[in-house]
Amino acid sequence: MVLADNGHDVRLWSHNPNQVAEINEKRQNEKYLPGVTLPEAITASADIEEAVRDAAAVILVVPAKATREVAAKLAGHIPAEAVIAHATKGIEPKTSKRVSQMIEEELEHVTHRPVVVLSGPSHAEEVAKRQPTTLSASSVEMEEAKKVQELFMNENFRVYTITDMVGVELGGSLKNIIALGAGISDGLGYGDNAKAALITRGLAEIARLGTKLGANPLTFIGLSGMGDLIVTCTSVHSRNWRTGNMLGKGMTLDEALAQMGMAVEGVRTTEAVAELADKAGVDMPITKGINQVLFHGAKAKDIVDQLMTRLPKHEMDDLQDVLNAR
Ligand SMILES: NC(=O)c1ccc[n+]([C@@H]2O[C@H](COP(=O)([O-])OP(=O)(O)OC[C@H]3O[C@@H](n4cnc5c(N)ncnc54)[C@H](O)[C@@H]3O)[C@@H](O)[C@H]2O)c1
Ligand SMILES: O=P(O)(O)OC[C@H](O)CO
Repeated sequence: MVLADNGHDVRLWSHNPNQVAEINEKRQNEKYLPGVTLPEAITASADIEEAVRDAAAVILVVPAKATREVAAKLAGHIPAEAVIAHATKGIEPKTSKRVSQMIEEELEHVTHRPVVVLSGPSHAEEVAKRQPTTLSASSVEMEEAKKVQELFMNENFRVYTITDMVGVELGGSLKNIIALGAGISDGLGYGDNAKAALITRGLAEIARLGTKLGANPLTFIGLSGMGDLIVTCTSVHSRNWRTGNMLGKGMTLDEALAQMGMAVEGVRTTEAVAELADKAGVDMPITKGINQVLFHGAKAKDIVDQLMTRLPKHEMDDLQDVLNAR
């Protein structure tokens, strides 16, 4: 919708022919954006080759677990000059790859163009109402990030550029783990103090892992770090917060995911990051605790008790580690 508002012709590809028909015939996408009328400049197709033919930019926004499959389908059809961007948030379990790395691997025989990530506090429900939203466009090549900035920028949608791709992708992905935790905390009946603690100490562990993996610590106080962490931990739109909330109220993970019926990226990311923290030797007690709740039958209340009764620490120990890692 933002691209259509900016005067671009937008072709959506979907693997679901019913969704394609609904978008083209009714200008609606009822399951995902109920009540929103899509601009005429948006057309949908179930044929990926037709969708990307002669495209100036190709933007992947499928759930992280479908990224490789869809990028592989794109290979061979992407125009050589097309800007390649994504807005997906997740880390691949086992490989610990970021989304841009998965896309680059799947397209390596076709193009070596650097991928751009568009990330930040941006729930689609509010973007569709044209409410003020700010994001970061990041690529290792500033020129590529600027192209995405120029495509998307308008009076409702402000895009900043940044070249710390590692920090932007990790911040956008790891905040979903903490949002699950914020939802669990609210579901257990804990208050704002607990949520503020989760957000702040969650950011400390995101920054600790991120800097170990090469990110700039400052990125984590930017839009794709603190900004997205705030929106996902506090918004009723957040699928991660809502799923955590159902868990805190006693539902099983399978029940909560069935009720959501949409991508809840934090679940798979928690598993991936708990593994990655061990590999990287980084202390991530909140992530590990949420992993125990999601996959190992731990009771959320017991995990909170464990987190609260760890040995006393100096608050700035973590920040010093982050700075030392630079
Ligand atoms: N919804 C938001 O506000 C928002 C904002 C920023 C980033 N994101 C990120 O965008 C990504 C997608 O989220 P979403 O909200 O659109 O999820 P969603 O579950 O609402 O929609 C996902 C879409 O991908 C399609 N899909 C699923 N598996 C597929 C496959 N194997 N092949 C092709 N298509 C497939 C689904 O049919 C659906 O149309 C996630 O990584 C999410 O974190 C979402
Ligand atoms: O609804 P969530 O929890 O998947 O969050 C969506 C976006 O990442 C918010 O920026």
